[in-house]
Amino acid sequence: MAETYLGLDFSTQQLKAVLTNKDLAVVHTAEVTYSIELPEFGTQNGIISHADGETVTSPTLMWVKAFDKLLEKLKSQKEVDISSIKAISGCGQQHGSVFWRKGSSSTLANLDPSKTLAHQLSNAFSQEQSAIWMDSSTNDECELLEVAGGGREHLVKVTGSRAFHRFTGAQIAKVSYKEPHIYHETERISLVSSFACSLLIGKYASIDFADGSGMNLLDINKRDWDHQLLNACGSKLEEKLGKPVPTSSIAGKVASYYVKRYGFSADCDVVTFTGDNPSSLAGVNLHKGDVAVSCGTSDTIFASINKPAPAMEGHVFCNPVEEKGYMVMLCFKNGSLTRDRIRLATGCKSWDDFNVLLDKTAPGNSMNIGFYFDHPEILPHVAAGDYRFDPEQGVVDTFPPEVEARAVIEHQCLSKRTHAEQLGYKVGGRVVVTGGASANKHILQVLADVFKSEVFVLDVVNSAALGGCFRAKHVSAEHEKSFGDVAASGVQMISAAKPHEQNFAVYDKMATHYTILETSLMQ
Ligand SMILES: Nc1ncnc2c1ncn2[C@@H]1O[C@H](COP(=O)(O)OP(=O)(O)O)[C@@H](O)[C@H]1O
Ligand SMILES: O=C(CO)[C@@H](O)[C@H](O)COP(=O)(O)O
Repeated sequence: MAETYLGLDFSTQQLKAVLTNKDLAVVHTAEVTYSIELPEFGTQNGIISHADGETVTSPTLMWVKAFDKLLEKLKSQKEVDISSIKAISGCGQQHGSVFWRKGSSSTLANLDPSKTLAHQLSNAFSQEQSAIWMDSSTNDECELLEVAGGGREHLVKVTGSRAFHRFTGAQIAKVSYKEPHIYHETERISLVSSFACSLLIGKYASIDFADGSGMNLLDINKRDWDHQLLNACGSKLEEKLGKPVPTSSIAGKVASYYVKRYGFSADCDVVTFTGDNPSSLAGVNLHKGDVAVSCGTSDTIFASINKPAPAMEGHVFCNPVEEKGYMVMLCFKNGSLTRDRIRLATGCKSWDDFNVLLDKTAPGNSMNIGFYFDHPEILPHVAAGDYRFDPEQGVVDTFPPEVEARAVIEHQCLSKRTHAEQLGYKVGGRVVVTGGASANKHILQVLADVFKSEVFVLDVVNSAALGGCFRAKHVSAEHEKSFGDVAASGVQMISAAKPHEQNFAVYDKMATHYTILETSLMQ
């Protein structure tokens, strides 16, 4: 009998699914794009940016409705045999929080297969809007966390990160102090990942160590909550969060709702969900020494490490596939949506048009440098806005379209390189690129030249959902093997761009200029 694995990714703009066969080769993909297929929620690209310029949310019920739609799509496909799915795992955008109203555990446990999830869960959330990773409204709460954590440096040592606006501890503290009635009406707080897993098992799923590391609440050395930090964020918070668990654990069997409504096997395992970046690390089967760059709504750069090396700017998370390992990551808020904006602003209807424009200028852009931030940036910590500098480093208001096109791509590549170098990274090793923009060879060539590295991509753009398939198989069927051995059969790495040596000196010089200008912007 056929055996398949399902991976899900509840990301910022879409809910995506990847189905593989037993050898982890992709047999089907599907997605639901929130702003297009669920316009009734009024989001732009899946998010709602509030008038204060800092608060960013997504409607929680939109994710539930997207899941209904995705399951209908899978059921309607002839090549998808839902009963053959042996195990499911997946991930969600990191840091976002879901507040479950008191009594919702019983709604989850008693789902009626004749009705949609959205219909039954319409009243299940004590907050209609989930704060997401793009939010930057928690300055006060970050200060509180750094005090409670014994100072910034100590917080970094314990949780792997200094206090960040988007991290869930600060977001929970904001609700508990500023909207205490909501906090008290809440029986459970999930991350987007554990919320998605809860939908599947019909009960509250635990937060895993890797995604839990993005909360400023987990002691990444002890792999347990830090009680002092929990107490600072809200009363009896541990009761609302539940105990964190290893990422490689089984959360339960799929709930009978899915067996009756969609034909899942009652024996289908659900493996604990994690954050989208940890899941991508699994999906590219990242080897030590390689770095991965994800170009999705956010851009991230991450690598697997053995021991945490605390740093003020980056994040250390528990590794999702190595019990004792860690991963290090940098996150840039203004990724694909900013690239999309500049593409449209330069008059390009498609990415092909944009690439033609990009090719009109030479690497180094004659030392014209731009910085483009639609939202307040995480790294560097700079306010929203576009900032342009001529070769003499004088401020200019505009660039011609062809200079602008290259400037946005070079800005984003230089930012990744210079910030990674500040954490000790040495350019020249293998770079694996994933996410929506990894389909663009012209962008990959700039990255290869800036990083002086050969750039590889997967044959599947959505490595985060694919990581769900790999982890599902590893944990449910082959846990006696190493994760790397199980995942190896599923990863087809393709060389997408080789660095051009003649551009190395140009980008070394540009990196120096870039850092000086960035420092001036931060001041
Ligand atoms: N050929 C391309 N060149 C550059 N960007 C692209 C291309 N194709 C898709 N994208 C970008 O991919 C983004 C979506 O990436 P994705 O990884 O799916 O995001 P997320 O997982 O955060 O929802 C879109 O905003 C779009 O701009
Ligand atoms: O905040 C972070 C990581 O710390 C983001 O990377 C989110 O996890 C969103 O991911 P995408 O939807 O952009 O993939």
